[in-house]
Amino acid sequence: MTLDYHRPEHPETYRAGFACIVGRPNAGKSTLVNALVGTKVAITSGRPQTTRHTIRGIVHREDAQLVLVDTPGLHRPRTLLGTRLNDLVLGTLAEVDVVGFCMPADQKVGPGDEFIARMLTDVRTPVVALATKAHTVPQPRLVEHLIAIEQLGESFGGFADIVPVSSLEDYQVDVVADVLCSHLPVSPPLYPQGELTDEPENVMIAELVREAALEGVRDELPHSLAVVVEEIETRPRRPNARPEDLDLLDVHVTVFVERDSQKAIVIGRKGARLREVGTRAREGIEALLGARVYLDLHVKVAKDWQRDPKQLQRLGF
Ligand SMILES: Nc1nc2c(ncn2[C@@H]2O[C@H](COP(=O)(O)OP(=O)(O)OP(=O)(O)O)[C@@H](O)[C@H]2O)c(=O)[nH]1
Repeated sequence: MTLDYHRPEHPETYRAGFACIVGRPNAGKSTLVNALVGTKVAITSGRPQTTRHTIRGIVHREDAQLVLVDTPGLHRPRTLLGTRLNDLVLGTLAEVDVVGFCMPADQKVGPGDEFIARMLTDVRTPVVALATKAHTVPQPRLVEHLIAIEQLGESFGGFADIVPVSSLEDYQVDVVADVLCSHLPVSPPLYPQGELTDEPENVMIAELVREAALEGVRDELPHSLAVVVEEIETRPRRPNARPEDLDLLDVHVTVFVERDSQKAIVIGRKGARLREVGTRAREGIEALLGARVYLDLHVKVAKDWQRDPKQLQRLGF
């Protein structure tokens, strides 16, 4: 982290700090982070709990720098993995300057939201309620939703603000940024300009592979998949390579599943599915690294990894 106290171009009122975006699974958190940052840093999907890692995106403005921490879907702990995720989330919530709490307009405010609201009262960070996916419902339903959010806030000490937003339809994303920034402390920028994420490349690569591997089979393996990037090697350049030729990288990745049956699903008939997964993930990885990539994918069974602390540690949780 760069602390830069001496740059005169930042006004004295410049604010900088951290915001955490929370909400139950599928609430639109990753999509909002992407819209705020303006580039694809977090991985989105139509299915719950694909964001396992805390991913930061940084919003650079004339008057403020907002460092966004995207959290995994908050949920009641069911497995050891769930417990760890919630610990991670609570620790993060206590450290940030403001929390954005997403409640999607296409779903009723319910027990899942109450659970999160209760957790938030423990950490004393200002909470901005965000009525996400606002443009996916008719106006009367949105109004009903905003009232339900207000009532939820009243029973848990009140929200600092309530903002309707539609990330994909680009409605009020800038207002969300304004409101979140208004809760940041006066501070010089925390990161150099232009930096979008400090997520290590291998975590982003793992997420790209995970997203590709889950494509179309999320019902069969929603939580049973973990991805580890084992090694990234640069192949020596050929002597006759032109300067504009891209480097070629060997990226070795292991996909862990819990059972043999799941391994068969990921690999597919005669390896056909795994080849598709590889092709899809490789395109994203090449775009991310700006190099040509040879992706070496392996699938291994790590039995009951969600419940085994040693396996969890090995898989980076
Ligand atoms: N039309 C519309 N769809 C949205 C909007 N925001 C999110 N979605 C969709 O809702 C689904 C879930 O969005 P995500 O951003 O992945 O949700 P999340 O809260 O990060 O989900 P988890 O990673 O499971 O916690 C995706 O299919 C998004 O495309 C929005 O503003 N408008």
